[in-house]
Amino acid sequence: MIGYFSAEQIRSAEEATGDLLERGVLMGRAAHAVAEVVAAELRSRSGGCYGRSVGVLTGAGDNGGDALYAAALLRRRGVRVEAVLLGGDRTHAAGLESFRRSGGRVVESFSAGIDLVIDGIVGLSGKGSLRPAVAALVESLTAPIVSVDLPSGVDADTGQVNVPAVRAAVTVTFGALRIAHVLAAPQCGRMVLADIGIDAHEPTLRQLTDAEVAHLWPVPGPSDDKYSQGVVGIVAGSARYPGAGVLCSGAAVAATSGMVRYAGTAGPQVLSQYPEVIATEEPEDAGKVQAWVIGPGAGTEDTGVRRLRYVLDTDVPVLIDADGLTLLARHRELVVGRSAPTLLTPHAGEFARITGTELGADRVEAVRGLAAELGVTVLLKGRATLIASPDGDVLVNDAGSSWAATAGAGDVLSGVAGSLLASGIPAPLAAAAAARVHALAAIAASAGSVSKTAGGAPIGASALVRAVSPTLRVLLSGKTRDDAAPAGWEDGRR
Ligand SMILES: NC(=O)C1=CN([C@@H]2O[C@H](COP(=O)(O)OP(=O)(O)OC[C@H]3O[C@@H](n4cnc5c(N)ncnc54)[C@H](O)[C@@H]3O)[C@@H](O)[C@H]2O)[C@@H](O)CC1
Ligand SMILES: Nc1ncnc2c1ncn2[C@@H]1O[C@H](COP(=O)(O)OP(=O)(O)O)[C@@H](O)[C@H]1O
Ligand SMILES: [K+]
Repeated sequence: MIGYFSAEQIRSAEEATGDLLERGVLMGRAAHAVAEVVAAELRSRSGGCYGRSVGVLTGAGDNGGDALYAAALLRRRGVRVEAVLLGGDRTHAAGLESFRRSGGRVVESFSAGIDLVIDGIVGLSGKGSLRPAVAALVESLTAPIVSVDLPSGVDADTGQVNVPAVRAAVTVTFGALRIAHVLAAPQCGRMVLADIGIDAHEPTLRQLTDAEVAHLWPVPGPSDDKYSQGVVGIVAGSARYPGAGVLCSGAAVAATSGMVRYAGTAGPQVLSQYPEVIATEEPEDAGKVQAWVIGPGAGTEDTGVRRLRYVLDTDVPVLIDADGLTLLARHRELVVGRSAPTLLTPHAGEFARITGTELGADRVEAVRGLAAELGVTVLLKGRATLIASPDGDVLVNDAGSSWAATAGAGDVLSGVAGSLLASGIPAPLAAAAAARVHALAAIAASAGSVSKTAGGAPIGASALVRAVSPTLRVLLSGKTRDDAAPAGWEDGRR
């Protein structure tokens, strides 16, 4: 698991070191880490440190202190350093003294030809938009930026990116990752986590590693057959939107072995692409399943409500997406009190439809609130997907690219997650593992190869379905018996 912590949790962990915090030892370690990263960036971008010039932006707090001490260390390596003190007289006094003693210059604005900028404007205590004068300066920067702790202008706890905010090439943080590092990952650039000797426990958000996803992904054993691995039923697609049924069923076929049943009016289209699917028109006639997916392109008329009521009356896990969520917004009572797991997979618009209010800046609190209120697992889609359990636990996945922002990609996610639910994986883990594989498949489909991690071209959702199997082949090739299972998963399996 990768953990992400709130500002308060980080501050408590720093305070727990007592003496180290008070004596400035932590700040010294932080500054050292920043200097190392900046030196490495200078070497890789311009071939060395001597004679290169670095500009430092400091605010009124310790974030600026880190930056000034780091600049003093760089000065000793022959780097020319100059600082713009945006915090005025509230600039970190000891950091400034060290900077001046090393030969650093305080300036009104940076000289031309700066090689790199260190952003020490605000860190953990940054609130709201950057002050106008600071904002104008940030907007004018053209050199690559190394942010100290967080890109200034990004909220540590919600990941909200105030405009303008610093867009860092690299962010160096200390001791443990902050929530913003995953929720605003594109703003942070490459992340460096430096050890400064603090310990944070019980993260607010957790992300599964690829090894953990591989470990929990179901693969058939010697005594398995098509039924024993779980059969997923898909209620998706309609005469108007047959494609949603095709994409969702195709993703379910690719994600696990076993069997996929389809119920709806797009049966012929589904079968023409996936003859292994067993199709009927009504879920009542589909036969036994171990989980249902209902909603993608399924329509919002009365038959839809009847079908939703039918699947929610069963005692198997149910994933509700798209049109199913629109219906649920009118009939919230349908999910309350279910004993089997229910997983909702809204995008921001569907989320607002269910809750009756627009999603605000704090997506974590919002998703946690809805999960607790309805007693269900909620997966909120986006570049960073959040998954909240009714007990308040929240998992996250940063997609690592935005290639999945394409029509029909959500239908693919539902199919993958539904097949994992059918195999008996608890809803939060099924959702998180599906989100991870969906994101990796989008990168692979866009790059045209699972072995490439950069570059790429736009994709459609069909390409995403085709990439599921090659992505799993690579992911599962690293699967070993020794991979650590995510906490609670072994016990949670039905
Ligand atoms: N406490 C510790 O032990 C350590 C703290 N460290 C550094 O200390 C930082 C936190 O320092 P502080 O708590 O002093 O706070 P910051 O340096 O994050 O912010 C300081 C001040 O910036 C101003 N500010 C807030 N929002 C602003 C905005 N939108 N525009 C302009 N100015 C704004 C406020 O006056 C605020 O008090 C961390 O991010 C990290 O870089 C590191 O030195 C590691 C050790
Ligand atoms: N900017 C983004 N970056 C990465 N993934 C994204 C982004 N926007 C959306 N996605 C993902 O793409 C999928 C889109 O789903 P959805 O909005 O339901 O689309 P549709 O209804 O067309 O299938 C989700 O899995 C979501 O997490
Ligand atoms: K910063």
